Amino acid sequence: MLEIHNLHVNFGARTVLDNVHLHLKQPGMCALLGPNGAGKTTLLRSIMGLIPYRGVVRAPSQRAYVPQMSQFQWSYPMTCLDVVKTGAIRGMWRRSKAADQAQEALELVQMGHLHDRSIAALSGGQRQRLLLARALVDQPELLLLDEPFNGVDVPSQLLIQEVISGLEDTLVVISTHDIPSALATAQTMVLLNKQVVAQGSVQLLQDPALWEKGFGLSAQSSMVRAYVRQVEEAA
Ligand SMILES: Nc1ncnc2c1ncn2[C@@H]1O[C@H](COP(=O)(O)OP(=O)(O)OP(=O)(O)O)[C@@H](O)[C@H]1O
Repeated sequence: MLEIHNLHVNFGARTVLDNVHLHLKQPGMCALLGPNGAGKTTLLRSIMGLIPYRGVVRAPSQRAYVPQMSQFQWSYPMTCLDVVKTGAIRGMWRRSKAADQAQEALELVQMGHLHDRSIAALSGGQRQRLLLARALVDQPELLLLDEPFNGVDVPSQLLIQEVISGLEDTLVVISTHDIPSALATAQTMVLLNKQVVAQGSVQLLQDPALWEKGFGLSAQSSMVRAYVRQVEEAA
């Protein structure tokens, strides 16, 4: 479903992604983990074709990207329904169809009653759910989420986890620093630090040496021990 070979991204003289290889063959949840500046957002934006890269990216044409909440322009004078309709590319040829699809997507994230609410008036959790609805309106085969749990309260986090876990035919790639949410949603873990440091099941994260390699954290540190304990409890 998603195949990446020899992917390189440079910003000026700086190499941000260096020979990334990744192959995700079937629908399911994949968590993309890595320290600040590891290139997670850059990888997602490369897959969407939003930035220039060298290498090969094979991804379904029906794909959607949810940017970090802070990257969206919340001061636009738009309603929730307007924003979600902008995701209904396939329904654009019939306006009424786009509106119906958008309303359904809003209901999926429990925001159907807020369809005519100005987006400037939404809370953080509602904003993240709105961006998810906009991405889901066209039923993508590949859904890329950039830090969807950031700045979101626990009920909204759980709702987002529930909605994406219900997408049976979709490959969902979630960039996150939120280890408990990653453990709760994803079956596949990818550790990125300019390159794919490791890829595997949740149990992968039980190896303290990987935290050292992937995050630059000492395997002996209390933080790594706490992470490993969380993974063991979830496994
Ligand atoms: N448009 C750009 N121009 C120049 N440098 C950039 C650009 N976008 C990203 N970078 C740099 O590329 C590196 C990787 O950034 P990226 O946002 O992909 O990392 P990340 O893993 O998503 O980080 P975080 O977890 O902090 O969000 C960073 O050092 C960042 O400063």
